[in-house]
Amino acid sequence: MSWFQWTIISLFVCILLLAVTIYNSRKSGLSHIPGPFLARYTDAWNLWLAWSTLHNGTGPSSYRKLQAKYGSVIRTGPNSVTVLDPSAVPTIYGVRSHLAKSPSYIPFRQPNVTTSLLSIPEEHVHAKYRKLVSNAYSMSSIKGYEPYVDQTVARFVEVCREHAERKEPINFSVWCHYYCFDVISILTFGYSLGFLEGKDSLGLIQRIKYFRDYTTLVSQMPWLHKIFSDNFLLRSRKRSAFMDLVRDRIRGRMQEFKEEDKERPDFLSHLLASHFQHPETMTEQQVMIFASGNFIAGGFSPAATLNELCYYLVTHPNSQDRLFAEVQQAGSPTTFDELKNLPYLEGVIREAYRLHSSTSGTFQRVTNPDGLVLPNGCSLPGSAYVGCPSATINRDTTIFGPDAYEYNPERWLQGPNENSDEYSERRRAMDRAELSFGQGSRSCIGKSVVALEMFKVIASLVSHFKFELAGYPQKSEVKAFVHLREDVKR
Ligand code: HEM
Repeated sequence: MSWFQWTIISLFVCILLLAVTIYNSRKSGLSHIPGPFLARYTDAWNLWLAWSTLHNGTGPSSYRKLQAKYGSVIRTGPNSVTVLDPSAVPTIYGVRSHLAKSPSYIPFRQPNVTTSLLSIPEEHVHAKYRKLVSNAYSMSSIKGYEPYVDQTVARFVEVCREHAERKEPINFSVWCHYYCFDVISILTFGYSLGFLEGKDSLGLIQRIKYFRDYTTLVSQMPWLHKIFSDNFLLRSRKRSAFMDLVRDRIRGRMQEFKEEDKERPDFLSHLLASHFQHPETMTEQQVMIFASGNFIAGGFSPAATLNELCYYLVTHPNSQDRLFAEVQQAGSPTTFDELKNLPYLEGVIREAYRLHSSTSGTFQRVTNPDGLVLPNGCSLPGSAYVGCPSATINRDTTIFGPDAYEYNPERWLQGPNENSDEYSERRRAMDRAELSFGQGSRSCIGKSVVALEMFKVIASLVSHFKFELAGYPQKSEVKAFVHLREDVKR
């Protein structure tokens, strides 16, 4: 072909692409929503925002700049709307909204899998699967998990004691990950994978961090998942050592499973009980999806949150002291039921949930065919993608106060000039808006598990030790000297 013919073909392709882009932008019926010019035509704009948030943590500040320019309802993609108004949280995520999840969840799926709890789009299909596993996350099951968590906390305390004796700073960022991954391995499979022995022999933490970065980016353009992961060529790759371990563990436990084991407190025993009751829905493959999903979801987010919580404690010695005093005054309680009632401890943990950055997604949903009217009166057509960026909502000053960007556990307590009605009203507003665990029927099913592991470990660490910052404080690399509390008192 001559260069002239090539030029004509290239021009034709460019015009066609332009026409499709303009058509898609108009078809969505979102022209009345203000937003950046490029975002009207391409999701690449959102991809750029996700990339800069991942690398510089700029999500909330970027959204605030957009809000100042365009208001609280912003068009951030050809078919996407981002809402920065906390009063829209119940409208979008409330149990009565019944909005399906958008394709942005597709990259969270393993190739060929459509039934992982987090990414099932339709509400009714999700409800069916969630019911099958909800027993494993119920409060009575949580009680059964407590001895496993105690055992893991004791080992973490031992690690801190060794550091104190050697006068060597502890790298919390590493050991918090080891603690949380040991908790989730023992809760899921009934045995620890030995993280608190100081190693991650399967390289799981690094792999899961990679997976977090991958999903953060690819969920902005979910069709990329077909190119990078879920395609014929890549599907035939050898299964990972972790998936082999999960499969072997499940097969071994299936063979030895007996009715009387039903009460044995780990996730796998609950999943297997469900498998034997509903073999047609809870297949062996499904058990594997839930067990591995539980490990991935239940390891990384708590670890990142605990890491950040340690950062706040290490950089706020007064907060450490106040926590120590509260635990001491309460007679150094050890059970979860007792610890849950310590208000300052709860405040410290709620601040870490609110400010942590492990899940800073937009939790996108799809509007129903008859559309959606937002609290500010803005009307969205059917099939539009809509969501609230959790990290930005969690720092909203109208809900969380003028210091919403700061660590302040007192915000969760009754203020000195506040009566109990005012306090309840303020707490309710924070609870309704906070998006750390999502909201409504798709909210985090493992929330009570996280509470169990956080309350226990923080109460134990502050009762035994005082932590002093070593070096320059960074959230991703928290290093601290450990002093035994008896030494501190002397
Ligand atoms: C601090 C720790 C954690 C945070 C911040 C967190 C956050 C979240 C969020 C934001 C969602 C999804 C909300 C949405 O898509 O709208 C979610 C879902 C989920 N989380 Fe967590 N999570 C944490 C710990 C855990 C743990 C420990 C487990 C397991 C033991 C777990 C298991 C799950 C599962 C299975 C789902 C999917 C639930 C469903 O769609 O029904 N998470 N989590």
